[in-house]
Amino acid sequence: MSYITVDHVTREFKSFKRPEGLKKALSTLLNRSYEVKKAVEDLSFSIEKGELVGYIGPNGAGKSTTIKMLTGIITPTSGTIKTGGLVPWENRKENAKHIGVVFGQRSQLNWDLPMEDTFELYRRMYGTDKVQFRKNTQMFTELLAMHSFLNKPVRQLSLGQKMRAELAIALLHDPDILYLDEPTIGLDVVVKDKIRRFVRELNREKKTTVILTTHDMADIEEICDRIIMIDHGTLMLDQSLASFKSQGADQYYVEVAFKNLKKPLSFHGAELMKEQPFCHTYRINPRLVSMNELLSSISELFEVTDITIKKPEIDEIVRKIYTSQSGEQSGQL
Ligand SMILES: Nc1ncnc2c1ncn2[C@@H]1O[C@H](COP(=O)(O)OP(=O)(O)OP(=O)(O)O)[C@@H](O)[C@H]1O
Repeated sequence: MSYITVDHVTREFKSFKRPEGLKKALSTLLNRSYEVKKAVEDLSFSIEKGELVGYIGPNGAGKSTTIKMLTGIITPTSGTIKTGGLVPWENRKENAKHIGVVFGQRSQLNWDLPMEDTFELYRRMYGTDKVQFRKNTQMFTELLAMHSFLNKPVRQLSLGQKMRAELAIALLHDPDILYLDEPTIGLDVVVKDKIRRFVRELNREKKTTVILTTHDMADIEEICDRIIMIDHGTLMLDQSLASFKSQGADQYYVEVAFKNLKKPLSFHGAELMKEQPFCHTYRINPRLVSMNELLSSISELFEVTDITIKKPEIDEIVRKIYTSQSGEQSGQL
């Protein structure tokens, strides 16, 4: 049996239907009508202990609703969920001991206390063993480079410092599962990198199962081994990061910087995607154009100063899937 199972889960929200126009709005004060929205619909997946899973989807896809059900904050309308053998909303207290949660946009920190006091507060709240607590605070302080701000009140910390502190707090009691919701939002590249490395190290050291929700595909690329994608509350895709990335293997990009050109490349399998002064980017289909053919055409048509060959980024594969589902045009660089 898998460590986390989501089995045919649907979650509906009932919300007040507000008609347009003042007169109609006033009339509904007496006679309210509601509409039912399925935020998650017949969703099933399972996750093994120690997996690093990216849970992605466009805005409004149902990600937060799923995380809220997994953490026991809300209950499904139908279907079942089990995490580590527990039904999260039935065993909320017991479940809380097994999970750590970090919401990038919400804080668990007390703004007047320094971090070291907040650590102690959480130790007492979870009843964490003192030896384990000391080991964890040392390890997290080291890995997240928190020495310099442990004794400052939280209100004086920068966004990046606060986020590192949030992570440490969520993990002090050694949870089996870590839920991360947009953990790197608004952070600079150095702090993002620290956090991503930390999560991987944590998983390696403690086999923590990680479920990460993010719109930043670099988070996915650097933290996760598997991607689950949902849209309109239903499962769209569930595969390893490696096979997800191989979806882009049927094309690559070549960026040609030049001093002069006779005319742009124009043959089947080479599409001009971006035209800048002295730089063109083409999308190449390797089944239609061989590398030899490509390079000889480029050297014939361009006075080249530089050539760069790029594989599609994971962002681009995701964008392609999102836009093909919403019927919009894709493929812009
Ligand atoms: N409490 C609620 N009441 C009514 N509708 C809700 C409620 N919570 C979520 N929804 C609706 O359910 C759908 C899924 O929302 P959810 O927040 O789970 O999406 P999300 O994938 O997390 O989106 P985002 O990436 O924008 O955070 C949306 O259409 C949202 O408006």
